[in-house]
Amino acid sequence: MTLPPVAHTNQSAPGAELDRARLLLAAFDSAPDGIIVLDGAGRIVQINREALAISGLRDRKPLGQTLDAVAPDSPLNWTPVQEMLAGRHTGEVIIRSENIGTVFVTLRRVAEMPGAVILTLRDLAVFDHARRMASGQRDPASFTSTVERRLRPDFARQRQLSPYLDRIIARGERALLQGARVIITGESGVGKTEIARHLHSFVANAADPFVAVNCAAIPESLFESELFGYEKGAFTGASSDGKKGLIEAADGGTLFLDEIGEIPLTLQAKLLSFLEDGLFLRVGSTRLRRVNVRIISATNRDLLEMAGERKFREDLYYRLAVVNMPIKPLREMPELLDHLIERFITAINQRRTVPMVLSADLLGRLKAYRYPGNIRELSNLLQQISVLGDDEDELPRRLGGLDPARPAVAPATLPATGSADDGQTLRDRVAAFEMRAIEDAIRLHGSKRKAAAALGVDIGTIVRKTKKEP
Ligand SMILES: Nc1ncnc2c1ncn2[C@@H]1O[C@H](COP(=O)(O)OP(=O)(O)OP(=O)(O)O)[C@@H](O)[C@H]1O
Repeated sequence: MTLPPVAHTNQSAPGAELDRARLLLAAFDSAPDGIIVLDGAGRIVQINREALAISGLRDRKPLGQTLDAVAPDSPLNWTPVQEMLAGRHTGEVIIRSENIGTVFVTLRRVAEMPGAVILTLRDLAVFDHARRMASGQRDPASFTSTVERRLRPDFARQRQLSPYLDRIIARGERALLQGARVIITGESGVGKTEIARHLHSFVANAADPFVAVNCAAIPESLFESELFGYEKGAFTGASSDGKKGLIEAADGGTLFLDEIGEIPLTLQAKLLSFLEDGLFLRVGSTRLRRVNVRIISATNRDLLEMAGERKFREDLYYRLAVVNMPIKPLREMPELLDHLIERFITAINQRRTVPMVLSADLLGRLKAYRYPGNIRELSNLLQQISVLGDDEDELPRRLGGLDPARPAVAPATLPATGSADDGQTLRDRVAAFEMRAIEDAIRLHGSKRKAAAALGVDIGTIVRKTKKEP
């Protein structure tokens, strides 16, 4: 079947041909691989959505430019591909970048068009995820989209910018290499979960599981069976096949126990016993099982103080906290602000039709703000700005909290509408409003649990929503 030549253009064509061309373009854009077409002069004549995302070149508007011209603006290292192009070779090559990961590139020539080249880009992390799903493997890292994957923090850059962060992360890496357990401490939203993921990928193989457990989100009555699993018929309502717990799901990899301070006292003794010898019992079973799991934990509470109040076992604390990684609040690492703002805006612009550009004034206010909700608050604030539009007079008032002297609780009357051309859906706008209300409640009441009670929702809802990626 021959299809009409396709170009990104609005030129009119007789109905059926145009529909067909549009369909082809839609197919091109929805391909799970990135595709870049170069003409005989080496210029980019087509690039699909996935290739724009993988190459990070969306803002650079690469159409009509050569790969050599745009490569320096891309986070990927294009040198091996440029060398293949220069040598007129075809074949495959792997290229990498710290924050995008590993990309498998194929380079093919088009026989009928001398000099024309088709490059395909495959993000191997995405395919690894698909492979796991296909094999029925649980992938609790809950990686939901390629975009989300690419928004993982650029710790290499952040470590260059902040010697403190560099020192603390290096400490955690050394500890895990030596088999010591680490505990990551710091206020909510400083990035403890992201750091745990980074440590996991530093010491583990790509296929090893990373299981994140939010101890605050599991109801006390279910804690033991969730963590250790259960045998068939162990209790009313239990699945007749029994079930593996999160500890078993993490076998061979990392179990990340987030908000460890929230673990019920009754369970602390069982966890302690597991930490001592790696042995545990499923609920309703008498057969001891063993797993090989690396444990990283995190908290925003002072566990030793809790131990003094008999709310946390001191012996458990010392089992978990062989090495401590205290993460400073964002207001004490202002050197990261420019980088984070730029990165979040790039991420937001990947989803917008009209790119968001901040005025110097608003940027100044964002840099002066103290971020009681840390990196999470910065990310959410930028999304709110994206949703609310670029109304310079309205924004600071609407957002209420940009005055550093007044880390205010914003009014519960955020307007639900933004500018009509900001590319945001109703869902985005409602989500931004909701996130603001939750953050304000956490700030006002001092903990997620109290915020949940004040907002009339269960703690699981608050935990899930504050965990949601941008
Ligand atoms: N270093 C970072 N660079 C970029 N984004 C980050 C960084 N750290 C955290 N984030 C983003 O900020 C948000 C909060 O991060 P994270 O969940 O890791 O914080 P946390 O300290 O574990 O919070 P909590 O104590 O509430 O569990 C997430 O959206 C995350 O992707």
